[in-house]
Amino acid sequence: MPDTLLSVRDLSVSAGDAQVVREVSFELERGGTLGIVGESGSGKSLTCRSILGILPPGCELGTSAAITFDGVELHTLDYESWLPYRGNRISAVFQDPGSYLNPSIAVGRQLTEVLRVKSRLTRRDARERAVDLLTQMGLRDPARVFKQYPFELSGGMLQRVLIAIAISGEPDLLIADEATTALDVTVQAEVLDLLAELRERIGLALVLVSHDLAVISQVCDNVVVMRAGEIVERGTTADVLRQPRHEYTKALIESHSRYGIEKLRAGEAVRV
Ligand SMILES: Nc1ncnc2c1ncn2[C@@H]1O[C@H](COP(=O)(O)OP(=O)(O)OP(=O)(O)O)[C@@H](O)[C@H]1O
Repeated sequence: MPDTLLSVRDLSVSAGDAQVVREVSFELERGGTLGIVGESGSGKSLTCRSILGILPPGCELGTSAAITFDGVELHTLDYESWLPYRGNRISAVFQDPGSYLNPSIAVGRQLTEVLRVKSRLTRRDARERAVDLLTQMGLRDPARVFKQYPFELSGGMLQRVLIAIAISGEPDLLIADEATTALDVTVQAEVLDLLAELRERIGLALVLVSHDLAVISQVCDNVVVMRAGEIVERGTTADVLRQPRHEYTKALIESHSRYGIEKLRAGEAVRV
């Protein structure tokens, strides 16, 4: 029997009079990978934000929505009760990593502070663990990166620091929402490799959101395709790529043809 970590049932979100997410349902096994793909405005981010309990003001969860994480019905929790989950057992990284870091504090100190709060480590142990985490993120010269300020790091390095912060509390689930979109293609592929490796090594389950099927195909075993707030297609990534049923999915795949569709179907990184 599959060991379900996350179950999303009948998730709807309204923004004023508009239903912007409609009856979205999916499950994710412990250590599994799910891609959410769809064009801009299709409801991917609001789906993720619902799981994290951080819908923007003006947006509301539908009354029949049920989000269950490791047996706990998150949608029934109040703000305080959600805290042990968000940022701890369920963590997230978004686009534009720079905006999530304090520009005037060295990144190592920011990571150390998170570790002290989340893992209750002493300053010295937190520092050691921070350097260790930066090493695990594949950052060369981690001791130097530790002392650097956000403006001194490239986008790819910043995203690695953000991933280090996101996994510092040893979450079961990491949600990466367009986390590699702003990076150039080579760096994007490296960060995706890092996420895939973390999944293998620490058994992290991943929800990876992208408008780009090539990104999803590099990391995710399963995929849901969203359009205008709804899931229009789902399945294993290999099946959906080989035999898309919905016209929209076909069009998405078609748009990749110029980047080498066979590579995409084989689940290889598309590096152009
Ligand atoms: N705070 C908000 N208030 C009102 N409407 C919103 C709000 N946030 C999102 N929406 C609307 O909800 C719909 C889904 O938005 P969402 O951000 O989930 O899409 P997305 O698929 O993640 O797109 P993108 O890839 O551009 O981030 C869009 O039509 C958007 O305009």
